[in-house]
Amino acid sequence: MTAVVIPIVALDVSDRAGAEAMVRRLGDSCSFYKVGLELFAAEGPSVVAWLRDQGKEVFVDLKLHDIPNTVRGAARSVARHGASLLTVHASGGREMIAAAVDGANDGEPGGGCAILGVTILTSMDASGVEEAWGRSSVTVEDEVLRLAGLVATGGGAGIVCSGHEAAPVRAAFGDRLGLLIPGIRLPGGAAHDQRRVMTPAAAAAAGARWLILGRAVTAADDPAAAMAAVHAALR
Ligand SMILES: O=C(O)c1cc(=O)[nH]c(=O)n1[C@@H]1O[C@H](COP(=O)(O)O)[C@@H](O)[C@H]1O
Repeated sequence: MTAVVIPIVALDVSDRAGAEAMVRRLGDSCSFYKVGLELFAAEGPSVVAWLRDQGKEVFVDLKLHDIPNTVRGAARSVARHGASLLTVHASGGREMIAAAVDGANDGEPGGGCAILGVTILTSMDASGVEEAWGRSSVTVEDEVLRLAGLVATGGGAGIVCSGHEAAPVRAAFGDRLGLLIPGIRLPGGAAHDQRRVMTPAAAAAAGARWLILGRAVTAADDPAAAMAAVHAALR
C-alpha cells in the first residue's frame, strides 16, 4: 500500500477573482493550494490570508534564489503569512537553504513552514540542463540526486523533482526528504511545456508525498471531475 499522498492544486491565475473562482469550483475536493509567482506578484500575501481563512493549507512557491541573508528574511515573512510550504532553488547552495530553514522557523504562527529545494525543473530535459548548466557529462537523475544532497545537508524538509527521479531519490534518502512532484498529467493528457511528466498513480507509487496539479485540473472542462479522477487514482 502506498503512503498518503497530498494533491495540491496550483492557482496559476492572474488575480484573486480567478483564484476564488477555482477554489469555489473545487469545493471540498481540494484542501491545499499553491500560490506561485504569477498570483503572488499580482495579489501579494492577501491571497494567502484569504486561502487560510477558507481553511486551506497554502504552498507559497516563490523559488527563492539569493544570498542567505535575503532568503532568510523572505522565508521568515512567508512563514508569518501562514504558508505550510515554501520553495527555494537548491542550486542556491547549502548555506542559502539553511538560512531559509532558519528564517521559516522564526515565523509565526506555528513555525510550520517547511522548506523544499527545487532541483531540476520539470520543463527541462537533459539537453536543456546541458545548455543552461553547462554539464554534459551528467544525467538529470545524477543532478537531482546531487542537489537533493544539498537540501538534506542544509536542513530542508524535501525537494521538488519530476516523478522520474522520485524512486532514485527515495532509494538514496528514504524518508529524510519529502518529494513534491509537479508535471502531473492524467493518463493521455497533454504535456504542454513540460518535459518530464507522470500520472498521479505512477508518481504516488514512486514515492511522492505531494503532487502538484496544474492544468490537468485547472484547464479541464470540469475541474471538479478531474480532481475526482486524481483522488480515485490515489486510492
Ligand atoms: O515548484 C513547482 O511547483 C514546479 C517545479 C517544477 O519543476 N515544475 C513545475 O511545473 N512546477 C510548477 O508546477 C505547476 C505545473 O503546472 P502544469 O504544467 O499546468 O501542471 C506550475 O505551477 C509550475 O510552477
